[in-house]
Amino acid sequence: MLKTNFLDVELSNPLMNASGVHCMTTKELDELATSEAGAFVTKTATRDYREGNPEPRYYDTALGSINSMGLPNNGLDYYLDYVIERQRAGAKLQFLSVTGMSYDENIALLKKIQESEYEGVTEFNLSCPNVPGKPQIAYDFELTDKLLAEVFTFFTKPIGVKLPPYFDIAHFDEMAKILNKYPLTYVNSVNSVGNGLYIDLDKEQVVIKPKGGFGGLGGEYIKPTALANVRAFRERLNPSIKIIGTGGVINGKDIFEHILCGADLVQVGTTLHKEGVSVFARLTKELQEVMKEKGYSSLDDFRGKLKVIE
Ligand SMILES: O=C1NC(=O)NC(C(=O)O)N1
Repeated sequence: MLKTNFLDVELSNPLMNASGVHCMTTKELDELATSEAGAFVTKTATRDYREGNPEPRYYDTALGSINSMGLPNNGLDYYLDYVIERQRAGAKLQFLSVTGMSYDENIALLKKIQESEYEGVTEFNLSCPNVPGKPQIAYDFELTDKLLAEVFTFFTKPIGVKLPPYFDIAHFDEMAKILNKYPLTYVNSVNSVGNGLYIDLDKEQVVIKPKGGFGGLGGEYIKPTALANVRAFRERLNPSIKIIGTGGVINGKDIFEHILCGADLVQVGTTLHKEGVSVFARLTKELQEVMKEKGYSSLDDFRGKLKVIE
């Protein structure tokens, strides 16, 4: 009922974690790999190990979460070794998330992956909002175009881009025009809604330490933005470019809505952080219930079929 085909690999369902949540260590990744999730993605890896921002840097709220992690990770080799080892053991579809701290590091990381025996998918994170002094790459259209042009002079393996949310139709148009030039496997919309501010009223204080309390928002706050980005890119991108929908998934209905907007896979971040990997069993059950109520027997029956008011 929830079977999904991605890069000719059949997944039991369209769900996976959002990069950054429950995917920092091999222990967490093993828990994802043995959970109900259809697939998993690693924490965004940079070339070298990163401590990340000072704590507290993550905070769950009633309606979602705010984070300014600052790309803490164990370095590319740690995650590359993990996915290659699982690939040798027969793993079919894996997602490795990467980003560089500079233009040259981005190129060097992807060259290393290209030259490695890893055959899985690379998620190129162009949207971390939390490294002080580092703007989100995908808000710079010219830089994104230049970077992708160079990447595709040597990168031939499956690759997708993780995008920040856009809020202007002209930006959807401009970004889609750039993305359609490249043989991307997919676009993942959205990363956290950058630089929000959450206040502890009793203490009259912010709740995370980095950047004076500014951090990326996840959870219920961002579902309408996430759905709009999934829909906008589905309407504009070549059908050959798949869409992964991320943002605001609390229950099965939210997943249904992401797929109705055109998502091929759906990632869960904040709710996974709050609930643990058992969330995938709950969400798959709830999605099946929604589909049954509406008389659908497969995801293809309704994917991308959001109606407008004529
Ligand atoms: O791309 C990212 N998005 C986030 O919301 N947080 C992390 C981070 O800060 O590492 N990275």
